[in-house]
Amino acid sequence: MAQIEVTGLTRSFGELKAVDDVSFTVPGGLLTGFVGGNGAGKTTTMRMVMGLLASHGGEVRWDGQPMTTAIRRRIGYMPEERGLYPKQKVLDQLVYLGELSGMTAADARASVAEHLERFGLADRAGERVEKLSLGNQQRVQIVAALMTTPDALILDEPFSGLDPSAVDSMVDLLREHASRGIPVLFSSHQLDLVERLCDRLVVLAHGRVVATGSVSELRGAGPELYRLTLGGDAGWVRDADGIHVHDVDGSTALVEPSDDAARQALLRAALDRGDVVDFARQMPALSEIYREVTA
Ligand SMILES: Nc1ncnc2c1ncn2[C@@H]1O[C@H](COP(=O)(O)OP(=O)(O)OP(=O)(O)O)[C@@H](O)[C@H]1O
Repeated sequence: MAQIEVTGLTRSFGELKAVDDVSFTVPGGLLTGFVGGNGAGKTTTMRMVMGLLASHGGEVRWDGQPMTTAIRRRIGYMPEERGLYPKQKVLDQLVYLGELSGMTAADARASVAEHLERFGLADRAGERVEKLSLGNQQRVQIVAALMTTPDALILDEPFSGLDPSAVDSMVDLLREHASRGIPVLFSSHQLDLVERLCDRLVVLAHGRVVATGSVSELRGAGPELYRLTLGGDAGWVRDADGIHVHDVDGSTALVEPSDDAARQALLRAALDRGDVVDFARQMPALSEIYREVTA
């Protein structure tokens, strides 16, 4: 399966290093989420991957070979600045964009019709783009990126401005494309969506990659925390051997055992004392990890 490899990509604007030695891979067949706060460098990185902005260092490779214009033409790209012609009709515009990407008019029409249907826009095909709501214009832009059955997808904030049902259609579409084996990279601020949707994450902060991995890898990378809930007061756990206590609140304690033996001993001690309501591994939410790595 083809993949996109970004190695040491760097770009400055004056004194500002907007993208600083950024390396990551977008493997085929998986959805890779590109996450980071405002100004982290996501758009700048995506623009360099697409060859729309010159880099000041590093390289972009496709399947081990330097990325070429011909390959880039086969990538479905959705820019942050939405580039539709407001006066043109939705169908005409999409067919035109499809033809620009090398589709025949007939293929473009068929693909556009199918995609508009899926986004619930079939009845708007004859309207001028400017007459559509911003969310619907966004959907049209997404169709433009997807309609050519691209070899890869690079989407800058594809979910922004979409209502929940459009988000679901979009998620299904992205999954379908990834299951064809193509690399899919999308940026998003919406961590709940990213957590639900992506197979892999690349987290950017201040122009640098601060974390990469699957959601479960990232969630499991921190200390092993357990939540112990008892029938009575949990204050005694503070004196347990090999247990670092993060928090005690009435009958509940959040603890970090030093090893398996300490964890087992804690549970035995709790059972000896009486009622154990619950004892379970506590995984941090993606939002907590995100706050930590981007702080
Ligand atoms: N053409 C430019 N000229 C000067 N500075 C720029 C330019 N493009 C981006 N920057 C700066 O580079 C930094 C990274 O911007 P970029 O748009 O890549 O971030 P982002 O992660 O996409 O942010 P957002 O989520 O807000 O879109 C920001 O500080 C931005 O102001």
